[in-house]
Amino acid sequence: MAATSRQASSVSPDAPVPVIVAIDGPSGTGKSSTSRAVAAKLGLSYLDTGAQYRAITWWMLTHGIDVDDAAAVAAAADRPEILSGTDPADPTITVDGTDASGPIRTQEVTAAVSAVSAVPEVRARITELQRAIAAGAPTGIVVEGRDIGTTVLPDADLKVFLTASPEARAARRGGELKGNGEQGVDLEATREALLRRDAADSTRKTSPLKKADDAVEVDTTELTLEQVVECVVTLVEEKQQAR
Ligand SMILES: Nc1ncnc2c1ncn2[C@@H]1O[C@H](COP(=O)(O)OP(=O)(O)O)[C@@H](O)[C@H]1O
Ligand SMILES: Nc1ccn([C@H]2C[C@H](O)[C@@H](COP(=O)(O)OP(=O)(O)O)O2)c(=O)n1
Repeated sequence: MAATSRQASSVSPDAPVPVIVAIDGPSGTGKSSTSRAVAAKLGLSYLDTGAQYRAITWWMLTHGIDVDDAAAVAAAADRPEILSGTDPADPTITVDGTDASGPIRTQEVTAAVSAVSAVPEVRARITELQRAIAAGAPTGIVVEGRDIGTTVLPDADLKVFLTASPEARAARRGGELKGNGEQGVDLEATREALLRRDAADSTRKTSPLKKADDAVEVDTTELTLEQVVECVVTLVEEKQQAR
């Protein structure tokens, strides 16, 4: 079965056709919070693809692989078993059976993830997982990341590209780090790290961060999270009504 096929064999003929929503954009634009809330409101599954790239990066780091050695990363890309739970109320991620939700958010992983996710063998492996998860979502799914609308699910029913000013994004990330108990969070350093990662993600050869031509761009700088969620829910409902 094609990975992006809309037909799940166990679905009855009267069941609604699953809806596929792709949400892309740079760091701190609100992809995760928006996608989770939209999925929860509409009864859809939810997939955080950044968590999968973080998970494979964490595995590389804990297995002594030099993340700057693309050949070594490529050779190991098939080894970790990465499982994503897609309930928006409780998204989970395990690596070789171990809960990785905490370790994948460390600064060490954040600093290494762009290098690992630029390796084509890593992207091929993770993209295959993502397509299988999307094809198996019974009512549909909201998938968020960097290349979902362009590469992973080019036939998505709705593509949204979120943006926000670097200042707003740094303030949001800084607030999050403080909320996690980090001491002495420096907003300027947070902003610079975020822009560095955006630049790496946007300029890599394989499947860079990029707005799909048919994506709806939403600038969230001046919007509350609730407003962004409402906007995306309306866009999904419009697509569903038009089918
Ligand atoms: N529109 C918004 N206004 C203010 N804060 C927001 C908004 N959207 C998201 N946030 C907050 O910003 C932080 C980063 O959001 P997140 O969804 O993780 O972004 P991304 O997945 O794009 O990196 C979170 O603390 C979230 O609650
Ligand atoms: N579809 C995706 C999702 C994430 N990535 C890579 C590039 C990103 O810098 C990292 C981490 O993504 P994540 O969404 O967790 O990042 P932030 O929440 O924005 O900090 O993974 C990717 O290459 N492709």
